[in-house]
Amino acid sequence: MSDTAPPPGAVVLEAEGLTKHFPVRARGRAALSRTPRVVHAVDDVTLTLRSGRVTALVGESGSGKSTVARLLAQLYPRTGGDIRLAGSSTEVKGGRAFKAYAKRVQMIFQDPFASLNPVHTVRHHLTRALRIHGKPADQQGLTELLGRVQLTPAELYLDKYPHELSGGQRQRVSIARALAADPEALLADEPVSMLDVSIRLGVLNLLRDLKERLDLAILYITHDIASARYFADETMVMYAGRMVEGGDSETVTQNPAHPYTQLLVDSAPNPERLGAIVEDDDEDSGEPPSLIDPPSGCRFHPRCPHAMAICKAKVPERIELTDAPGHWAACWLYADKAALGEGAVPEQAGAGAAAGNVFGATATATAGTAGTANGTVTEAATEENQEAAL
Ligand SMILES: Nc1ncnc2c1ncn2[C@@H]1O[C@H](COP(=O)(O)OP(=O)(O)OP(=O)(O)O)[C@@H](O)[C@H]1O
Repeated sequence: MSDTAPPPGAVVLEAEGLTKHFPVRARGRAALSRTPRVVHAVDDVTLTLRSGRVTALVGESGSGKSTVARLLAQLYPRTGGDIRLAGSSTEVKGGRAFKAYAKRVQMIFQDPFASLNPVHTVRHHLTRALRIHGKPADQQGLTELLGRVQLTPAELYLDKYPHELSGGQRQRVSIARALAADPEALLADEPVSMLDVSIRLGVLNLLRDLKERLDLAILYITHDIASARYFADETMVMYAGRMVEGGDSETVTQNPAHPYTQLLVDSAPNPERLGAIVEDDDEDSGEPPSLIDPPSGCRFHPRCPHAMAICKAKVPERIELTDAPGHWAACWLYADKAALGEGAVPEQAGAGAAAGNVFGATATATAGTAGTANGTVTEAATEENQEAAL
């Protein structure tokens, strides 16, 4: 742990109102339109990463999870909102400022094979990372780094090339390289989804151990809500670029409030089968919406069995639920029904209409794979930017 590491539970990294719209280069008829089209990849996302805690960001493919991680890593410029590192607003665009930021906020990618250079040994990768971050890159430093990710004895691994390692060992080397910076936050974008089912648990356990020993703040991005229950202290759920629910992992996974979270939980594997991560939740018939022209109001309303008139008309605010401290849902079902008036009329049969709010739950209002049809993405993914700082 670095000398300046924040105490356990301290806020390390915060996003407020984080928004990212990717421009779309129009083709055909769409090119004649004067209104520039954008992919609404992330809209009004607020989240907090704390020292010594894992926060899971869960959602199906295309919901914006990776974009959130890349924004937090400052690999993309943001369209709006704020990112605060230890309380200070930060916006870095490369160079020294990016290096200084990357030292404190490191990212681990899904595919360890792609993120390690095949022509270099483990020794080369780790030596370079230690040097960049001003650490002694001697045998002791290398041995200690590999020890942190349980690759021992170090001599067995140091002179190996990535292709000579198993997927799990490669991901451990990527984690070791990230740790060379002594970061305060680790952004792990689906760190186990490309690994063999049998070794996923080992890598998650390693990350949990690191969180505890090094007081790291970890963002854990996953499709698999069952693994979030097992591994994360807090779970946030994203749908079509917006956060829809958050709270402690046990509550969100065992007592999901938002109809989308309920759908995810219903289609998740049995926790006993942890590791068999759901790559696709295609059991429900609905499709995620286009993020070029997302649905009005609540983006989930076209798939929601409880949709009411207001759901189409107005973006739901975060509503604090009283079943557990910190549990909230952005869903009109939990708003005070009297305040909603006509808007609280269910659009489809099956919506509960209990007194109080539609679910009859006690809540207090407080206080936000896209189609790229007709368009081409114009902003390239920049894993290499982070690589450059390693
Ligand atoms: N560089 C880019 N340019 C344009 N659109 C992009 C870009 N990167 C992502 N998108 C779009 O933004 C939306 C969110 O993508 P993102 O990769 O963040 O989702 P995700 O939840 O991480 O999905 P997955 O789990 O498949 O990685 C998608 O519609 C995607 O097509």
